[in-house]
Amino acid sequence: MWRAASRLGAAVGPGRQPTRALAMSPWPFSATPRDYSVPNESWSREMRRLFDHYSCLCDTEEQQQSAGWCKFPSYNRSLKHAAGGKYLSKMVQAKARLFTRNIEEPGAGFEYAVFLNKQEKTSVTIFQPGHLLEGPPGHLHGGAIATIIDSSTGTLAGALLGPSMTANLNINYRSPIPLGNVVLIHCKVDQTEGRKTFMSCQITSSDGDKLHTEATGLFLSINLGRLFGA
Ligand SMILES: CCCCCCCCCC(=O)SCCNC(=O)CCNC(=O)[C@H](O)C(C)(C)COP(=O)(O)OP(=O)(O)OC[C@H]1O[C@@H](n2cnc3c(N)ncnc32)[C@H](O)[C@@H]1OP(=O)(O)O
Repeated sequence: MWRAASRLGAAVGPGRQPTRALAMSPWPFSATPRDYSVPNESWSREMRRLFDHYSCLCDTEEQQQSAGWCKFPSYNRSLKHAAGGKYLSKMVQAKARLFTRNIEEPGAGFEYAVFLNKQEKTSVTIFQPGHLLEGPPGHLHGGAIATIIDSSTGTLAGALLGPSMTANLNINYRSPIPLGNVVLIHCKVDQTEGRKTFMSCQITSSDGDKLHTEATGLFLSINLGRLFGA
């Protein structure tokens, strides 16, 4: 027992408190929400390759400073991005879930991760659409495409502007997206005028050769109080 504790690096022995062991034991309740945008068993090799590729761009402090990329975590409620959000989310509509994160089965719904480049005001979402998102046989539903576009542009807008809402979204569906195929969603800020931010977005195949969808959107920064009736 004593030896086992020693191996763990604990300062224990007769008359001594296992201080290191106590310091190491994790508090059972974490204030950090679960990040859903990390690899799971449903991710294809291509999805993992792209995740590794973009993660490498934001791996180190130096690279972040030079390249400006970072992975934006994805929780199951947007509220959890606020300070103390994990606790707030138990008080405000406790059963509510982010639309893109409400399918529990890995790989069945929206599998995605968003990488942001705040300096360049751009983002890339890597997205693997699951079988519960079907529209035309074997292909992604247009509403699901709108959803992932809204979430991707909305994440970039939120990261740059703070609280904001989609005022307008225009989508041109150019070619269908097969379920399970990994696609890239490139978003950028075109223009900012006061509270208005105009964005554009393209969905392509993961090798960039095929254009699936093009979209533009308008986001307006808002006072969060308005959402809560202030
Ligand atoms: C971090 C977690 C990641 C999660 C990402 C998820 C992102 C999801 C984002 C969403 O889906 S948000 C939900 C869908 N959006 C809504 O439900 C928004 C509903 N609409 C509103 O609440 C209000 O209309 C809105 C906040 C968008 C604007 O109301 P305001 O009272 O703040 O603005 P106002 O109507 O005074 O307009 C301000 C300016 O914007 C212009 N504008 C407003 N709506 C517009 C519109 N639809 N098209 C073009 N311009 C528009 C308006 O003309 C005006 O221009 P000017 O200043 O030049 O006069």
